[in-house]
Amino acid sequence: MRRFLVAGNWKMHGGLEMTTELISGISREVLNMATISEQRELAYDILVCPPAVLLQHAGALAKSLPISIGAQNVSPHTSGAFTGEVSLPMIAEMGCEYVLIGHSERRELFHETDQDTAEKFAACVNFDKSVVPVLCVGESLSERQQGQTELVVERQLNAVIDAVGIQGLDGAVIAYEPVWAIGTGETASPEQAQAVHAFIRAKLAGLDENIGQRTQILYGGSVKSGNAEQLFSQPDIDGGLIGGASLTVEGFVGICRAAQKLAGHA
Ligand SMILES: O=C(CO)COP(=O)(O)O
Repeated sequence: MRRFLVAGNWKMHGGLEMTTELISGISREVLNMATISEQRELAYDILVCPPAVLLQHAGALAKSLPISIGAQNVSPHTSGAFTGEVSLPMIAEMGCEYVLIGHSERRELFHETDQDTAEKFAACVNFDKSVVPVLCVGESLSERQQGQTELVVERQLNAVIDAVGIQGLDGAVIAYEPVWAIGTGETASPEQAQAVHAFIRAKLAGLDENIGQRTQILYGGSVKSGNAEQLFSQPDIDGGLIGGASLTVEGFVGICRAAQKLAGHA
């Protein structure tokens, strides 16, 4: 059975104080709403992805809490003359267990190609410590309007599968984030999201049934406490990658509440 993963992508927001408040506040609230037995181990997973300079602080805070830390981006190189970049060994040392790969803002604003994304993903697969890649895929509004959603998502997946093989996706997380739903307040309907999630799962399962069935596929794009339960109730939606609503304790915990309620039904 797949567990739900509720993941916050803080993007370029926050500072030391906000990091302390969010991580300690989220932990306190989710433990409050868990049953006594779940307080030892929550029935779902929680991840927050702060900006790189806050990872050390976040990693130290979250060490004894039921929250994993992830980076928002990583270099495909281990070390070297790459000014401004941050490597996998560096983020792992800061306590990161996950890293977002190929977020649409990286693709659009920083011109990361499918090939760049595949190289970063491959670096995670080849890294000897465990940092789980969260591969972000999704179509733009015009691509959806032209009926190219599946084509685009499949192209983005294929770039990674070509680089690491289907076995390389074992244990990875996929996040479907339609670009038109990010930060716009416009969410994909549960049915629209489910259709793409089912497509992604079928694509993976066609290459390896077990990997297809166990891969967590998150939905991202204007998820909030008011729509999380409907989205997470869909059979192939295993949680969310949350931007705006992950920046307040109530916003994020409201989404965790949906995972808590539905856990065990994923
Ligand atoms: O890009 C996102 C998460 O990675 C989604 O952002 P919003 O939840 O603000 O739409």
